Amino acid sequence: MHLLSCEHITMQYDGRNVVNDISFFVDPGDYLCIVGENGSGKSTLMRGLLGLKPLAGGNVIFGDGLRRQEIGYLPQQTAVQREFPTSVEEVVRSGLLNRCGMLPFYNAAARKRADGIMERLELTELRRRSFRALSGGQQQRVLLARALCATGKLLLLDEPVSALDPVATADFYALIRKLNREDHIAVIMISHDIQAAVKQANRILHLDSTLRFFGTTAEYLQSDVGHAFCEA
Ligand SMILES: Nc1ncnc2c1ncn2[C@@H]1O[C@H](COP(=O)(O)OP(=O)(O)OP(=O)(O)O)[C@@H](O)[C@H]1O
Repeated sequence: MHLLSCEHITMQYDGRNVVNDISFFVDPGDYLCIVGENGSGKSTLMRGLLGLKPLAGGNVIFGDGLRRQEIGYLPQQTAVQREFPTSVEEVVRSGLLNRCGMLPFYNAAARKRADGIMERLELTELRRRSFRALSGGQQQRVLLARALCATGKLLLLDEPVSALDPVATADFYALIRKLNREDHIAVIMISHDIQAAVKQANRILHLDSTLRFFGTTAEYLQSDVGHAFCEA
């Protein structure tokens, strides 16, 4: 069974279809990049998968024991988020909230989980530092740790490297690949960097409000749409 299947998803703003009849799936261990021009519906589709925006049609089906609240999500960063006046540790632990329900504190097991994730992402030494004093690359690593608190199965990343310099970008991609290959966490990443997408991902979804392509990266590189987009 697929980890996630989307069947004929349609989504609208003001009665206008901005995501139109999209079907695809993600298997355990997959690394799927969603590509397409500006305004092609990538972020809207991701919000639909997360249940943050209702679907106008179609279904999202979870398999392999995955529940929607166990998806780790790293949204596009905003200037306001970069100014969080709190410690690294608190930002990471805030990712535990879905697991702890409405409890106003984190239990010992949850705190241990967050500590393990900070260690894995080499954030332990930074844990008492102020989030807003970190570099852009460090901040993204903290927000990734926060997203990982929710999941051991599926990460959704919306343009995670858009504000990073080339070195921080390469480090971030290496970290995602490690989590995907070593920890077997499936990844869905929206990317504007098509060259990186075809290097990192094993599947590609190309949107233009409708589905232009869904398949393996090798098939995409052989396809007309893949050829045209990679050479543009
Ligand atoms: N809150 C909103 N209200 C109305 N229209 C919206 C809203 N958000 C997005 N749209 C429209 O929906 C369409 C898809 O937008 P979306 O942000 O999903 O595209 P995208 O592929 O993620 O774009 P980008 O690559 O620029 O981030 C666009 O035409 C956009 O203008």
